[in-house]
Amino acid sequence: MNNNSEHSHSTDTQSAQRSVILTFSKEYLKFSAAHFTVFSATERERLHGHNFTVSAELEVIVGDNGFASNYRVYKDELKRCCAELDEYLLLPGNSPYLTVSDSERYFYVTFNGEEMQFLKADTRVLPIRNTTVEEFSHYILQQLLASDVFSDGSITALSVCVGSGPGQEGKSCWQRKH
Ligand SMILES: Nc1nc2c(c(=O)[nH]1)N=C([C@H](O)[C@H](O)COP(=O)(O)OP(=O)(O)OP(=O)(O)O)CN2
Repeated sequence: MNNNSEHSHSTDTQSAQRSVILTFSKEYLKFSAAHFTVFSATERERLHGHNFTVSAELEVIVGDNGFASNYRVYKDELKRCCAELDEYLLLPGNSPYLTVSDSERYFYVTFNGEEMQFLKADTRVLPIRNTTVEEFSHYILQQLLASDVFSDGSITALSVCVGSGPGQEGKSCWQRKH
């Protein structure tokens, strides 16, 4: 191999931006929550709970030293998102079929002519349309994208999966626009 090709080869290796997909599916990335899925204007599930699992994939550009960022910062942000949802009753604030009002101590939920009352101390109303894996995964994705940690320009794609039980999850994805 002549010097030029070696040089061009090494230059190509050094200058070509390489991306890697980092995945996080740690046992501690979960939140235990009560919820009920609203299926239509008149049908819903009974109130119940799950240990929802959270996992994430992010595509990052690898720096010249073969390193993106210390992925501890990504995991810490994911853990923070889980902790904010952990051990609450979660309600959808943007449901087309369910309304939420409140007093000093309670949330009042109206659905299909019935009213439920929940202590505010036990409850979080999220800006989502339903308490489904679809909406939870999108909500956490938006939380991550709004955080300083994930505003790093080296991240070119991000996806978040939320599972409500073994073998079933919803995945929301984001891709940086070129
Ligand atoms: N599209 C969606 N459909 C349903 C969701 C959801 O998040 N998105 N969620 C539910 C339930 O709230 C629950 O999370 C899962 O219900 P179920 O199907 O009963 O699942 P199990 O965990 O009991 O699993 P099995 O298959 O029954 O073992 C319903 N629908």
